[in-house]
Amino acid sequence: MKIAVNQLSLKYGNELALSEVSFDIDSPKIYGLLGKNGAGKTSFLSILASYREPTSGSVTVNGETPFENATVMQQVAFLYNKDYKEETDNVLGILQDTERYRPHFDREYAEYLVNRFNLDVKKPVKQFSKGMQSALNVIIGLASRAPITIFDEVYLGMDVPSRDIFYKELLEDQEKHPRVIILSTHLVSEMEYLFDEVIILDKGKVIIHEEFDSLINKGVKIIGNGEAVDRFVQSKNQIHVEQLGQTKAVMIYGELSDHDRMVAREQGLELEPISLHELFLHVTKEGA
Ligand SMILES: Nc1ncnc2c1ncn2[C@@H]1O[C@H](COP(=O)(O)OP(=O)(O)OP(=O)(O)O)[C@@H](O)[C@H]1O
Repeated sequence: MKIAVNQLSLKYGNELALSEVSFDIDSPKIYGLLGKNGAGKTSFLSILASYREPTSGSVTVNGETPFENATVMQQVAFLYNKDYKEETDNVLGILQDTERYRPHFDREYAEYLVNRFNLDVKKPVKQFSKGMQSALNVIIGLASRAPITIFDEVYLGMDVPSRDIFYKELLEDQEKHPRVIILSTHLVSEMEYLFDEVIILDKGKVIIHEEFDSLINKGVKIIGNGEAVDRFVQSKNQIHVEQLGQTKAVMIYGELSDHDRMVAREQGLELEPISLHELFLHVTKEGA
């Protein structure tokens, strides 16, 4: 399954939501798609899921353009914070409908998940709470086993135990049936352990696309005497500075060589890892 994004732009009227975005996704992994409100995440995902056409540039799935393309639509499951307030059907009816257009749908697994989330199978879905409706979206997404599965802030309203079930089931099922899973989320700290790769969108552009492990290794906090810290970071990509009296802490983003690490030790500087949450916060802040 190969998703190729090439110089993709999307405008709503005069507003540029995506600006010449290019990247590839070509492995069955879990991708964390991060970005502040309005960064362009849903805009991108709706093009990938055949809902919208780009203004310029392209997205292709195995070489095919998604828009109004039945082959691609069958391969891409897009789960979002759907409103079921008009839905008179119950869970069983909805799962039966889903089974009709999802060739890899696993009925038994869906029923297992319905039990896991403790959903009432007879109640009309419009009477479900927000969190229960979100659990239903999770069930549809996981049990469809689509080669490309997108969860766009699908956890809304789900309580902590339900979100925990979602994450555990996602990891277990991905292990058995690897596919491309894209998780668009604001719960960076809570969900980071799920990500194999991270894509950060900011103001319609991809500012980071890296494997989770290498991304985390690139973010480092340098702490120590102000002057020594300044000397050490002067040629580095600084993303945040904190001054506490004589002590300074500077977050940098970029590879540190063994030589850099040796110099830091000699200067009495402390090197601390930074979390994805911190990294995300500082690379996307205004003026970064
Ligand atoms: N239907 C629309 N009509 C006009 N502008 C839109 C529309 N949908 C999105 N936009 C604009 O496009 C930009 C990107 O929005 P998008 O929904 O893709 O961001 P997002 O990263 O998914 O945000 P959030 O995290 O808040 O869901 C925003 O400036 C938004 O106001």
